[in-house]
Amino acid sequence: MASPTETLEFQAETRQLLQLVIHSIYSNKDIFLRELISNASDALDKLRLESLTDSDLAVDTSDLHIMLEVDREARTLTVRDNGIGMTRDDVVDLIGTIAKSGTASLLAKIKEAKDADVAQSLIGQFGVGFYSAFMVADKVTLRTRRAGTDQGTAWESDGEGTYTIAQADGLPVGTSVTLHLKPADGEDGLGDYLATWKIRQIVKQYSDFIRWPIRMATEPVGTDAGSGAEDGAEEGAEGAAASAPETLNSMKALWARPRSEVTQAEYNEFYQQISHDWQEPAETIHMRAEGTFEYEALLFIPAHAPFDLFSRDTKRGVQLYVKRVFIMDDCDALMPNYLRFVKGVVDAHDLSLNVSREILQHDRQITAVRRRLVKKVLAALKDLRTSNAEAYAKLWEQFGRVLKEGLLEDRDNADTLLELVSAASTHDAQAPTTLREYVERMKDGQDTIYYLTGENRQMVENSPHMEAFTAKGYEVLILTDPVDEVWTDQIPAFDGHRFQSIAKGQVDLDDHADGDGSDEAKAEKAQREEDFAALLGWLRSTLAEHVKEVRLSTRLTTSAACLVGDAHDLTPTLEKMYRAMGQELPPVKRILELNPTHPLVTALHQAHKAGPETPALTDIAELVHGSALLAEGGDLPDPARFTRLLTDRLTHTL
Ligand SMILES: Nc1ncnc2c1ncn2[C@@H]1O[C@H](COP(=O)(O)OP(=O)(O)OP(=O)(O)O)[C@@H](O)[C@H]1O
Repeated sequence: MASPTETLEFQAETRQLLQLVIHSIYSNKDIFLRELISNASDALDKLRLESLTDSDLAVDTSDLHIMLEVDREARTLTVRDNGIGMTRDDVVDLIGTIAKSGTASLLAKIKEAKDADVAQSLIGQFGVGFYSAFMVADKVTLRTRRAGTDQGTAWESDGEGTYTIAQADGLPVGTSVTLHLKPADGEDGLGDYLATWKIRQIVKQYSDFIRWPIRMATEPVGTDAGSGAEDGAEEGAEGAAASAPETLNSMKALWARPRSEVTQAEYNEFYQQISHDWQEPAETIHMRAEGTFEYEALLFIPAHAPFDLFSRDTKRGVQLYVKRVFIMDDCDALMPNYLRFVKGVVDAHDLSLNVSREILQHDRQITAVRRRLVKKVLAALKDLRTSNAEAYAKLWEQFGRVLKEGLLEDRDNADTLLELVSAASTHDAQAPTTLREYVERMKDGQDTIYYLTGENRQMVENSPHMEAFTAKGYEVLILTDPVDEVWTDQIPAFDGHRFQSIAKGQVDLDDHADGDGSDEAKAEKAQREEDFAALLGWLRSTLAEHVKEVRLSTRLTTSAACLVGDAHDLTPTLEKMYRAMGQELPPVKRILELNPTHPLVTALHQAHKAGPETPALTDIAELVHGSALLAEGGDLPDPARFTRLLTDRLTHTL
């Protein structure tokens, strides 16, 4: 005989939580279905486990599944599972109370939080689970029977202060949760949860990888007019004959399967589904971590960069799941910005379903996961470089620029990233080099890695700074990505070898063992300095507006002059970049270096000796400076003036 219906009060904290839920902490109400499906999935897991461990439990586990049922007339949506179920006491304990410690103080904090985002992230710390049903329903009925018992229980509440509980006969093992839906209200984020397309969409988005089938009796093909449509046109004709239930989720939690059981074709298909890429990934990384914080990760390195890789709001490609339940896209806590092109899934086992981005950012375990994932991705890239140089070169072409951002962002992995760097070099016009290869080719006595930055290869190769290096056979890296300007400025060395821009500081190739570093050469040099002292002094004052120093050069063989910076000066490109970003900078003056053996310089030297006051000399000084600027691809401060001076000079020579 059925016992009478009892009306019980919710525990005080539960009541408060329900109020918060009903008065909407979540702007996204769709997640209620995710929560209920997740509970159902847990219940199926539990039943299967129990049937395996308890041979006395007489239940049929041959068709464990979740069923979604819609009754349009009654405006109800039911989530039914044939899982473990609950006893009456379970229902009172689990549904009527919140057993989690610290609930009261957390609730107080949530109420104090003025900001909805803060409230949402706080509540994410324990999750609303079942109660989220009250976001979309004004009444919820739960019917359940625990496996191994005969007695069913019916529970019902409108989410206010009380609930009713009664014995219910004839229930199957498992649980059904029936939501008496509030009217759809787009403004309040309430979707039409009676519409097949809407349910299908939510399941696809949040629960596709639940490993139990999620079924729904959908209309026969052709009558589901609203299928997939955002505007949610109502489904087919009233009373259309229901077809066999359709399984809405793909159930392919590939990441949860052992690597040995998954084919590359399956990985590729999965990659394409999550990335919307039509090509195959370049690399697949599948890992599982056991121990205190368990998770599975399935990551992919795409073969091609997305078009928006450098746009300001490119999203990161890693999704977070908690026990097969989709939690969020673009999980920035799991992947650093410079690996934003990596796609995939991380399924963590011990997180709340309502974990927020904020919480993830500060979670020590998540930080540890991220560190490990980064190491895995970098290791995969390194392996590829050793195993397939050609494929690696292609990948570097796509993602090299972004990976180099890592040199600035992720100092912990700077050494590994430097190992990955691939750069054009004067050694081979066709093939890029690694830093390791560069170092192996260094001349005896050379301890620095020479490089030159610039806008493009041709400009860098033809720059006057290259002359002595080319003449003396020193290899120079040709760095033409904007980010190169920055990282070379901040990363001091690779494997103990300093990076040295050949456009900066004093370059004294003669000091190297194979150079001409004899005493004789030194004496000759000192003599030359003395000879030119007067000219250099005069040029310093004449060009004071443009340069901070004028000196003799050891880097030039064919050009008359070039401009260089001090070791810590900004390069002209970097200066331009900072200005473009709106930064105010004092003008960066550079150093003019003259080639003492060039006929123009020797002639100027003679002319200055003969008549230091000759007015034409000033024009020539300006032209020498302007030509040096042009030769490195720089911008003349006053092109019209330069052209006029040049035209005058040319006229005089004819
Ligand atoms: N469909 C169900 N079948 C069996 N037990 C259920 C079902 N739904 C809920 N329960 C029980 O009720 C408990 C409370 O559910 P609720 O969704 O509020 O929180 P949770 O699932 O434990 O936590 P969270 O949702 O944050 O992961 C569950 O732990 C489970 O024991």
